[in-house]
Amino acid sequence: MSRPEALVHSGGDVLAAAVAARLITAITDAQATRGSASVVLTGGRTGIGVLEQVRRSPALDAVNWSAVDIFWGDERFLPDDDGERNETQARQALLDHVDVDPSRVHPMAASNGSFGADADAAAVHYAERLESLAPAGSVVPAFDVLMLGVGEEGHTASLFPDTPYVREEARTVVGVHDCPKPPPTRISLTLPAIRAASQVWLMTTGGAKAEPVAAALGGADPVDIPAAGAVGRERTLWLLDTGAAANLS
Ligand SMILES: O=C1O[C@H](COP(=O)(O)O)[C@@H](O)[C@H](O)[C@H]1O
Repeated sequence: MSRPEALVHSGGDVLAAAVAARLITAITDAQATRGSASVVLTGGRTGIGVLEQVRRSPALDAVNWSAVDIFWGDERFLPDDDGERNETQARQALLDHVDVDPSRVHPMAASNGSFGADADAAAVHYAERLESLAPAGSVVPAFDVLMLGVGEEGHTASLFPDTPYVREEARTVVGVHDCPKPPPTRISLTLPAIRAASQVWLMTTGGAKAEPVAAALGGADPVDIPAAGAVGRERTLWLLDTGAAANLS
């Protein structure tokens, strides 16, 4: 596991543009090496802002978008046309504007899909899908980059403090219930699935995130600050603006 590194940018717009450039480079590097790349998207203001910056980047076409596998770290369990779904927002920000291969875009189920209101069944299905795309000996794909946001109480993906979901050690995907942040029902990768990624990037902005950021980077217990448990195999980057970094020494 890698040691977390913090990179601080002057503001949210600069951060989003810098992460977008980093993402394009990571994808093109993976494609140069293996012919394809595997990326896990996040929702939230910063995560969607990064995708908008990717769309606006002059280097957008450096990526072969048809050779990118796209997954989500979590999803708000809502109907498929709901604008609050992380998938909907990612499609509007980027995916609808590039030449992705639909068979390589892997959204988590909606609450009006094949599993109806059963988020647990939808989570099992997503875990099976991940396993079917995993290399031998693994239960999740070889994610090149897994992006995450951070909540004011330290949640990441949809793993909230002091819940059974952040303590999960066996399953790779869980249905999450009674979330303190709406909507109450979600689907999320678990910490073991997140830790299988080569690079984990935690991205957040604003003074309201300063406390959980400092706690996570100070070595908090992931049960209290779930973002503290999000670590990549090769690299863990905390990509922050000055507000979110305000409590770092
Ligand atoms: O609800 C969610 O929020 C977090 C953080 O969002 P932000 O707007 O505070 O950046 C996000 O990481 C997660 O994917 C999303 O479902």
